[in-house]
Amino acid sequence: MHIDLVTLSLVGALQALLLAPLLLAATRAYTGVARQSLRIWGTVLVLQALGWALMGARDQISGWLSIVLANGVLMISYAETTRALRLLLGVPPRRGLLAAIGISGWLGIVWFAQVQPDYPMRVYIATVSLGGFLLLLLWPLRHALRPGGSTAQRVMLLVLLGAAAGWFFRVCELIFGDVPTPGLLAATPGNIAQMIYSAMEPVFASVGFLLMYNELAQAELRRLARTDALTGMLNRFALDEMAQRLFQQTSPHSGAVLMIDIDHFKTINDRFGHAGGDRMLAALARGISQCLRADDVLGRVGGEEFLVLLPGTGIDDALTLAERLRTAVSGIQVTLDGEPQTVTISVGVAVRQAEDKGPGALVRRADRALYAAKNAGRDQVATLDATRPTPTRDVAECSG
Ligand SMILES: Nc1nc2c(ncn2[C@@H]2O[C@H](COP(=O)(O)OP(=O)(O)OP(=O)(O)O)[C@@H](O)[C@H]2O)c(=O)[nH]1
Repeated sequence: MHIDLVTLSLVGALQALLLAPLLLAATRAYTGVARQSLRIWGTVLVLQALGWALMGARDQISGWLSIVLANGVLMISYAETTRALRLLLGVPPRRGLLAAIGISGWLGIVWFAQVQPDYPMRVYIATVSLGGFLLLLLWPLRHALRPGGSTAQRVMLLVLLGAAAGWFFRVCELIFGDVPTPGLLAATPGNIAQMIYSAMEPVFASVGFLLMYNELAQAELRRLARTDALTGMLNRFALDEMAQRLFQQTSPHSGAVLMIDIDHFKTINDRFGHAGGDRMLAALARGISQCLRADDVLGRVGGEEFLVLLPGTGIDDALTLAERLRTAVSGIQVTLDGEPQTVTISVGVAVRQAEDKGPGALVRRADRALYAAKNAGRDQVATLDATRPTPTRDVAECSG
């Protein structure tokens, strides 16, 4: 079978050239880092098209164009691919290091093209530079190999390892092959394998990019679906999920919930408008969270009501924490229309009982206790559960 490497390189170049505008148009609506990263990738495709077209025309054009310019363009494209992927992975792009690898590799290639012509040396130098870029990608991508790691990142890892294998094969051929210096366009197995892979790589890598973007977008959507937009805390949906999980995972003999409601919040809204009320709500959420341990869970169940899940906590410690929250909240001042304002809260406390079938029973008792606190005059803590000595948890001090 005769494989024409010039045609192969031109097909690869054409493919990359056509893919670039399609990809950029299809991802126009993307935002943030994903947009920046895909824009760089679009440019990379154009650079690769140019680089491979110049390489493919080696027998028709001067060495300056087909070696010096082509390798310069390809080095920029490899450095930019690394930058785009590192951006998408959320790690620092290391532009200085990328530039150092690219420029030193290119200067080496120019030296062994123009000053002391040596084709194998050029391949070795290009391989070392690519190895540098590859390490900067493989290191952050190593997390994908863990159980449950990102599928999109694994796809990208395969694409990169495929490129590395192509270069490795070519270097081995140069070192151990029969033909002393086969040249770029000689149809040797190493050259053919690498050229076929290079022609297909724009498509594989673009799919990898889009899959990675898709995973990021889905994670962001999941986060938004679980977050209360005003306070940044968990919303009701996420709280229900967490309560269910904690109920199943923790001991049936400990665990408490606090239902917190701001007293007379309507008066804040009436005096300062909804925007003023919103600022107060956000400040209180921050204040409450500063009194909690890392494994306590705070969320807004709606309106001016918050729920706190306290794993591994008994009734006495839950009451102590509730009291601490009540005192902390009454000390939070929010300036509305130039006047410092404070509010108070009522807190209903419930602790897990052996007969509770699910977290709902616990939350309903906390809710009833909250109404008891409201009926008893507000600005207080109440519980319907019998207090009993429990192992003392380390109730966090408020840090704000
Ligand atoms: N600013 C703001 N206000 C909200 C939000 N959700 C609910 N509210 C307001 O919270 C107030 C709740 O009023 P009520 O249920 O009468 O309770 P309250 O005035 O706090 O009185 P008590 O709970 O009985 O002490 C209403 O004015 C709602 O409009 C919100 O997201 N932002």
